[in-house]
Amino acid sequence: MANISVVDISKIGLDAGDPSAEDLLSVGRDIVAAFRGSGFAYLQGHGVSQQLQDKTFADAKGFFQLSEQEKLQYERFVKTGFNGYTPIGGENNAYANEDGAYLIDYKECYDLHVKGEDYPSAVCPALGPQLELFGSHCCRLTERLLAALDAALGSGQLLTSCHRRQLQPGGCSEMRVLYYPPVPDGLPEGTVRCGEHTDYGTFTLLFQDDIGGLELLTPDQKWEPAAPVPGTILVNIGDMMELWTAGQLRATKHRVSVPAGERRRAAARQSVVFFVVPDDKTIVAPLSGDPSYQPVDAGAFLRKQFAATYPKFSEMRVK
Ligand SMILES: O=C(O)CCC(=O)C(=O)O
Ligand SMILES: [Fe+2]
Repeated sequence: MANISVVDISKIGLDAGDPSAEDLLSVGRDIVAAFRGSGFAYLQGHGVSQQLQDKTFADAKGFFQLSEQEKLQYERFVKTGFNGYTPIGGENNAYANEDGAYLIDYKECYDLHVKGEDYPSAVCPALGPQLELFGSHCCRLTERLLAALDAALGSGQLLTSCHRRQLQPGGCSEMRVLYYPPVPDGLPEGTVRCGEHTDYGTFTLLFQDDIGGLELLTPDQKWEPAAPVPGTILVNIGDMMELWTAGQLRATKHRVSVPAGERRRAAARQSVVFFVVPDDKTIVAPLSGDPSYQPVDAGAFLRKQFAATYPKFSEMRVK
């Protein structure tokens, strides 16, 4: 089991009133301390209700259990724009096995990036509105987490202000529901559910079911499980936060492997991910002013990563 700290954020969680500056600072310091260890933290006392999570998982499952033909009517970057369905093999974190064979991620997902567009209303009316609702809770929590990080990192309101458009009331940074189908025999050696990668944005909120398989790469290059801890959200640093902190907080590599054992391979896995990404055109550079890092345009970086992992992104027909 990876060494990931549990941080109690109830003083700034959604069940707390408006957090005081003192609470933001103390919780922010705890989160930063946890991030320094592993780049990950389990957040307890977040206030995103279990009922809301369960309904979101159930609605997502309802969508993924539709026929491939129904889901492909909403294929992301092909039939739709930034919102939509990605089938198995549609997004891959480029990696190869020992024979040099290129492997695909054995996963499906549905993304909601732009509110109100291209929802799969004809085949799964519940999904779009439910993701909007879930996203709005994640946005409110994210606002508090950004304020806490601003306080702990001494960055004034810089982080908060770089996410303003993403976090407008009811807005969605990038909600993604993932479905990892049962793993059949006969896939190429080394196939995993989600290949190793870092996340591209500021940080990521991850809700996972109890199947397991998520692993992170430790500083001594070992893969260790980031097992689900009931009642918590797992949060991890993305590439933009690593740059803002000049590498003091690391975007840790992670992947979703196929758990050993027949029963686990036969079980589908679900997760819900909320990628917090800076507003488009944000120029990210170390808060400390460290000149040894090149500033990066966060939106351009995101598109570059999409182009590298999504074969269909570069030929996007729907703009
Ligand atoms: O499904 C998971 O547990 C992790 C997924 C992930 O890392 C991602 O979508 O970036
Ligand atoms: Fe990830």
